[in-house]
Amino acid sequence: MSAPLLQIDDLRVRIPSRRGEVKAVDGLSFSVAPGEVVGIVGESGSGKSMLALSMLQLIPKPGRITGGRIALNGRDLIGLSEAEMREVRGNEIGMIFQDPSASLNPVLRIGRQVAETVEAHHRVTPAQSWRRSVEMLQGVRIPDPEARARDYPHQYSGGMRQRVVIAIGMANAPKLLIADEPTTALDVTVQAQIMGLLGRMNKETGTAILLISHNIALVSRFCTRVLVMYAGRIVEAGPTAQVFANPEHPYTRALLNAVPRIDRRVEEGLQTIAGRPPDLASLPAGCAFEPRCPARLRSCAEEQPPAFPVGEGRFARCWLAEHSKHQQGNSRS
Ligand SMILES: Nc1ncnc2c1ncn2[C@@H]1O[C@H](COP(=O)(O)OP(=O)(O)OP(=O)(O)O)[C@@H](O)[C@H]1O
Repeated sequence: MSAPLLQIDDLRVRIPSRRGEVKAVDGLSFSVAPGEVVGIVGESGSGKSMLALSMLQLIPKPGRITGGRIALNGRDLIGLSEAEMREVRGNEIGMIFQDPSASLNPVLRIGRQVAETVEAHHRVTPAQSWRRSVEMLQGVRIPDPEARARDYPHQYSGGMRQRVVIAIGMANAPKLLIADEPTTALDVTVQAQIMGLLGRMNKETGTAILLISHNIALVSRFCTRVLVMYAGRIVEAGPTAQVFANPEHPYTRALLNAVPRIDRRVEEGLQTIAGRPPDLASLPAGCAFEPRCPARLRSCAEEQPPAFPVGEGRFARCWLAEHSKHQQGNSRS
């Protein structure tokens, strides 16, 4: 296997609060290979956004990274100066967030906003950056890009604005694109177009994509590998098709059962996972899912489960997985 593009080890993010210190990310490790498309799923509050923001060193104060390593192409981003991080953001790592309107400047022409991203990282003339901008707008399928580059954000639809955000995110051909709920604010048809566009960009440019979403169907269509997050940790990981077809962690199963199904009657409403989400300011000593887990053992409340391998490229942090058939020959890690 090629050297990882992104390697995160034992990352910890803490947010001081009146209730105590919130462990938003709690000893999390994973890697992304060049060109890979990885999904991160989990309920609201599981720490997905804090993880994304920590990679860009944009965690809102008083939150902060208290430990671990975030290596991009072997270089640890933790501890880089703000000037060095500005060079990483938008150049080595592109980003797309949920609300396109919040990412765009309302009083600046669309074309200028794309051009500025190019200018921030390259010595180019205004004519060159404008040309690149029009080229990027064409790439994200903005019709008549030459003319539309002169428009302001309010003259674009929501879907078109998100295409512009993608053009900005991809303008410098980053090696990694972090997309945090990139289609949540859009209607279903536009969602599909945007995901199609991201998929095409991944194939054409080889940019790896980290897609953060609570939308299981989207992740299952788009990502080859999935990381399931609960209480600031990855509780299950592996090839998407296998994890979703045959989940090993009871939380992954609960998450899949909570997916709304077209054939369910509207009155039944959205299924949610029984029990309360964990309080990240006072996590239990054992498995954080234990209080809600339908399959818990007595020991689950006592000790946090390590990551048990449960097949090729898969693991689950669950004591039940300790006895999985894949464990034969493996001792506790
Ligand atoms: N300023 C803050 N003070 C205290 N706790 C916070 C603060 N900001 C976030 N948190 C907590 O940090 C945890 C992680 O939040 P995060 O936004 O990363 O979750 P998420 O999985 O992205 O959720 P969503 O899908 O709703 O965006 C949450 O439990 C949240 O309550």
